[in-house]
Amino acid sequence: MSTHKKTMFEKIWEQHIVHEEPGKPSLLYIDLHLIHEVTSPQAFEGLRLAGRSVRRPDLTFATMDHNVPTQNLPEVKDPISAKQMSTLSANCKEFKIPLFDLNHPNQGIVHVIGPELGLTWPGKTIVCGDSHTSTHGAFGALAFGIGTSEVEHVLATQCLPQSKPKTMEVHLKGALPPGTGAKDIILGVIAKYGTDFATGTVIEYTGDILKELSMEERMTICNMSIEGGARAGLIAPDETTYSYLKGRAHAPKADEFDQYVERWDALKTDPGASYDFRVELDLAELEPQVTWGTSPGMGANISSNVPNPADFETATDKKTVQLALDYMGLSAGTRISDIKIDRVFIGSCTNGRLEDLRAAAKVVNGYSIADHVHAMVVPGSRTVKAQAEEEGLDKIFTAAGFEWRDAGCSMCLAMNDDILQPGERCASTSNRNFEGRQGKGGRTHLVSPMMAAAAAISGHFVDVRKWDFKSQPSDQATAQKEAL
Ligand SMILES: CC(C)[C@H](C(=O)O)[C@@H](O)C(=O)O
Ligand code: SF4
Repeated sequence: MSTHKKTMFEKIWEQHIVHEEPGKPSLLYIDLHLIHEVTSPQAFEGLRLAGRSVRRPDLTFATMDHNVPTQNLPEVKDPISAKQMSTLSANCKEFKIPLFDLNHPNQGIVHVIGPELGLTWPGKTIVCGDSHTSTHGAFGALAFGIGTSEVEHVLATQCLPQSKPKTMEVHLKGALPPGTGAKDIILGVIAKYGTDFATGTVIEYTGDILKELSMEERMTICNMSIEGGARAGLIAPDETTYSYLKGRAHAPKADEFDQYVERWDALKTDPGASYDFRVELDLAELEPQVTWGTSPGMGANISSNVPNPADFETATDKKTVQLALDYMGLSAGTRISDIKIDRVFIGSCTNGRLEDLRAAAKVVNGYSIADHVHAMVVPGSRTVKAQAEEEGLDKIFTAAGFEWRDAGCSMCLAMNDDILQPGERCASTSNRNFEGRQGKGGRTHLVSPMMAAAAAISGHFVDVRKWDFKSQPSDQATAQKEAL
């Protein structure tokens, strides 16, 4: 018997090898293929030209997200957006693929609805023509983004040739300080190690803190693995994973669930198994994070200042930082908490889930947004929207002056009507702050939902560790109960 100790990644990888030849990529079986309107049209066109069908339409699910207008539905003014969505509809109809379109109650961002519908399981291989497919790794699934030609390959064969990536352990040491959360963890990791520290690897996050994190928080972390260069991010499944999944529409049925749990438990990395690389973040030092530059790695603590290019070592770094500050309209030495913002975007596949909206609403409750700020909340899916409305979160946001929108990628990227104007500065819960990402000339600061909410109210970034929370409706109910 082999004594080789295996990581979770190796186990999932081995279970999915369909064919292997020395010196060649392995052919992997794909358990779940998610598609959206942006990266699928050419893939379907390729299938048609080759006269092929979709091998497993039952393992393929489509949604509309990137181009979706988030208000005044069902009207789609932009002709390119309308075309992409009608093309997806026609393709799904022709190839018999289930589609969550603008009329469907389950429509939403692809990485929000997969888990929500119970399609994302531990141990699955999951692909999508979208880099943030890494989100699904929060369940212990090997999930990665693929290109359009690969989308075509998976549609046609349900398999994908892949070279075996190396593994990286990202160890999260200690406990989360008050006022910090999952978004600060991943922004903190990338600020510390850069946007290429994990290039081409599959990350596994480890550390006791993970047990305490909800699935939503785990998804936020895995989502941004790609911003550190990784192909995928993994978190070992546990009771939190299983209870999230149980009972969802596409989860294993109740009578089979325990058998699956046994299999999923066995996927965990063997004690003593080794990774190719390892980095560590000491959470004791973690503060609420705000990015100041034009890459997710240009991040800083809320208590710090905008860096000075002169303090960087190499000429290249000095230049890169100066260019970023020029684009961002920031001067070295400015306190991060003095940076004034014009816009706030709460949403995206990083932070557009119910728990994110709850965290933001808790900050917002009882306040109004600053006069000069234009703020919006865009739920990641229609389900999230409906649940949030059931809890009255929409009322908290609208009473404070936020716009309450329909589900989609929205201002995460400038592919729909929600865009920044040149020079506008935005506190955004999304995952990318590249030049022009939210609109030409727009300036993006990546932050947590709490920070975005607090910035909307204050008009600038603030130390959310000191936020004065007004009492919550639920707190009041508890206080009344306790008084009786
Ligand atoms: C449009 C799509 C291909 C893209 C991605 O792959 O990530 C988008 O979702 C993004 O976040 O930039
Ligand atoms: S929300 Fe943003 S990051 Fe996520 S899939 Fe949409 S565009 Fe990409």
